Amino acid sequence: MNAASPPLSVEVSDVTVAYANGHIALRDASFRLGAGTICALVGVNGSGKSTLFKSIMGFLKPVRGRVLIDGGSVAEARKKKLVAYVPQSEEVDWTFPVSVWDVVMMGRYGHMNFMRIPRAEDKRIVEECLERVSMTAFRDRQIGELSGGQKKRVFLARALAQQGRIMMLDEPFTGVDVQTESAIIELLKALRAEGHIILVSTHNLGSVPEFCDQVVLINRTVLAQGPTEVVFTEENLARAFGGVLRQFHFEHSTIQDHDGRAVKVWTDDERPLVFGKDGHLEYSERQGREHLVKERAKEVGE
Ligand SMILES: Nc1ncnc2c1ncn2[C@@H]1O[C@H](COP(=O)(O)OP(=O)(O)OP(=O)(O)O)[C@@H](O)[C@H]1O
Repeated sequence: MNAASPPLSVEVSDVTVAYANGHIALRDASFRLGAGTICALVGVNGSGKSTLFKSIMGFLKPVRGRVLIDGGSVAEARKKKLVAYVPQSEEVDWTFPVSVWDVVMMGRYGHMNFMRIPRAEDKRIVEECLERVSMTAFRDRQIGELSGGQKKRVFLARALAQQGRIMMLDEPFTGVDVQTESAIIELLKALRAEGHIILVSTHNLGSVPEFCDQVVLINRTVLAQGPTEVVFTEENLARAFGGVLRQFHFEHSTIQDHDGRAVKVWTDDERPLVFGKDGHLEYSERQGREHLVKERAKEVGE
């Protein structure tokens, strides 16, 4: 942690959030995060992840319970520019005619006076943030003319430019390639080392243990929360996903041969690819798989 910075905390206490149509998206949610943490927010579609983000940002006001940031209110934290938010891509109007540079400069608005004239310091920070997400070469490009992964990087740079020490990222890995995912993960790890608190919602369950030290499992309330190794168990994931996850159990794996453990793969991906021994796709669509299973059953005389 940066020795000059005081410790940070985010405390969500018994938070219940209802939308205008009366739908209760989140009930009695509680957890606490301390400085130097990357916490994964994991749950099925519609489990309340974005709702929780918006409550921590103060965009939605809980009907019960409260969010405390550094022991103070969300409004105070926003005044102090403690919190930065990277929304889901779908929530952004990509037809808005602004350049990559302009988007990242928007992250500096909270630090400027009402005239919003960037100072040399603001320009330096924007340059630095573009560099950190490897998007300097695209600085003059219109945001609508970027690929999905590049858009994610730009919004990450905007959040970095805000210099909030609490960062919330809503599904930063959706639609990005493995290389971009790794680059974002490395960046988040560096921010953790600087003492930031990072809350990241993700469906990439496989990468959670790799970079998240804490997990909050959510399904309209907090089902489990704590260190990744304690929370990320089969039992808890089954509770959170209730049969939605696909599971693969490899009886004869190299690991099993080696030390007696079996390998299980759990995935939240829509359609995992399965390759046969010769390296060709076993099936490319669900009906194909059913056909294959029937053929196999015939072969073994079932
Ligand atoms: N503006 C709204 N008005 C009413 N209900 C809403 C509104 N926004 C979201 N909801 C409902 O609240 C619940 C939680 O939605 P939320 O967007 O927080 O889920 P999520 O976990 O982020 O889902 P996803 O993984 O699909 O992004 C859902 O049932 C959703 O339909």
